[in-house]
Amino acid sequence: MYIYRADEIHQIDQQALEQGFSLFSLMEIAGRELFHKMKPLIKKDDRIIILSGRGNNGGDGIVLSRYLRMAGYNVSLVFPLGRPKTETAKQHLDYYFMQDEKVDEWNPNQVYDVIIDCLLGIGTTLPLRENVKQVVSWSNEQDALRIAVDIPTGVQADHGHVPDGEAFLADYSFSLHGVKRSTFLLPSGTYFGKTESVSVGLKQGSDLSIISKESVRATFPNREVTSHKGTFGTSLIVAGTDHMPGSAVLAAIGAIRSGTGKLVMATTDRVASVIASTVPEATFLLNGLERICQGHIPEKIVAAGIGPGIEASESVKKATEVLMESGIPLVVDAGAIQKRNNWKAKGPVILTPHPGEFSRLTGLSIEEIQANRIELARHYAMHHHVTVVLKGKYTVIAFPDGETYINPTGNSGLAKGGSGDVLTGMIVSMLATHDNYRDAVKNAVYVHGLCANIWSEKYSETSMVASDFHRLLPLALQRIERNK
Ligand SMILES: NC(=O)C1=CN([C@@H]2O[C@H](COP(=O)(O)OP(=O)(O)OC[C@H]3O[C@@H](n4cnc5c(N)ncnc54)[C@H](OP(=O)(O)O)[C@@H]3O)[C@@H](O)[C@H]2O)[C@H](O)CC1
Ligand SMILES: [K+]
Repeated sequence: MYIYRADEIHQIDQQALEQGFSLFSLMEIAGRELFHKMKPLIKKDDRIIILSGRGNNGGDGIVLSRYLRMAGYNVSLVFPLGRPKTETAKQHLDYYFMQDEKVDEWNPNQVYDVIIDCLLGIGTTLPLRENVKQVVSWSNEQDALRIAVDIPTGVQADHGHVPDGEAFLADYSFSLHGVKRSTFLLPSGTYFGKTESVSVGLKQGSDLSIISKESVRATFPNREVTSHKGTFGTSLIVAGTDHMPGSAVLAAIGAIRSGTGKLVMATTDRVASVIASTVPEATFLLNGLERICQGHIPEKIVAAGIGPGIEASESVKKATEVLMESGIPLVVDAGAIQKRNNWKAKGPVILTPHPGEFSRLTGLSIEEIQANRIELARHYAMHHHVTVVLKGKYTVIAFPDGETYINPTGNSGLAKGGSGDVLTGMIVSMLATHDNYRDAVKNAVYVHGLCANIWSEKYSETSMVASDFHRLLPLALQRIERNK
């Protein structure tokens, strides 16, 4: 599924117009499709109000109102900001009247069961003007089902800012042609409710898309009957200090359960004995950090990771450089994510910051990052020729050429110390087993979130801990591989 910017929608509309479509017909299709999408959510005797603005978002509301009224729904179409001012919306209002349909006066004292927001769409500039704010806050105070058309009024298509938190708080949003970036940004994303896209019959395609289960299945490596431990490569993870052994254990769990043939943990003596009791399959490079700084990389390593459970230091920086120089695909996490002018490497480098770490890398505030995380991750990836996995709700994966994905899986069960360590292990392991590093990164992130979704089918998200991945990964991977 593709994700769009406002200018892409305008371009797509423009192309359609050049091919003989009219805006009138696009709005007609939009209104009719919205009607079909909304039918399962509303009942004939619900008191429904459509709040129509003066632009084409309001025009969609006029068409939707016609379809609902023709089908016998109890609908009031109102224009609390004044009558339409775009040509297409005016034409649709004329046609609406020709069908003997009526509009109502805006009366905030009236009570409704369903409020449909067609006030502003992708033509919004923020902040909202006072007259819109009043209607939005009235809507949010009502005990009604709230449905937004295209985007909730008060958010923009491309950015996550919501000045003063004043936006229509939708239970459902139906986005025309495709979902917009702000659905996945913060705080805007919290206003959309359940979001679905509504096709208006135009061609799909964008440089930003959502990872699909089908794509993960299609790119997941087959395990042939003739395969042996060498087939799936040896992974190396530099992790853990005596006072943070747990992170190294969790990275080892993530790696060993995700397919790698062999796993070498570069760590301290003490951490090695802790890992060995939970992941007996692991082998060790003792005094790992120092030995890698000295250029000692064990043989046959096909994928590496550095960072879980270690703090930023000169030797971590040095070890990261040695690994980057080796040409082995490298995941750089936690303590190894340090600000540097270049990430020049001979192989792919994958950075896995959470917003706090990305803030330290870029010097931007966490708020700024959350409101624009897609473009910021993409910009960093392109500028530094690295892959950025910006973690959080809707993890963003940006590749060095600008190709960018949003991960749809996961829930608050992942918002726990240690789940990032597991992810690092998983990415390393999948790098070892996949031919294409991009597929490895996308698949690891998707499966990591899927584990949390599987957990929440039976248990509370509150109770999930990172060590649960030990038993969740087999279930998640079975769902991916089952149809192979
Ligand atoms: N292919 C498609 O997806 C189609 C989508 N359609 C719908 O069209 C809208 C976009 O329509 P547009 O007319 O460009 O814009 P809007 O309806 O969002 O808004 C324009 C009006 O909003 C006023 N405005 C903007 N910002 C503010 C603000 N902060 N406070 C108050 N009012 C604001 C603006 O007024 P100005 O006086 O500032 O110009 C406009 O009146 C899209 O979202 C879809 O719903 C089409 O139906 C067809 C194809
Ligand atoms: K809207």
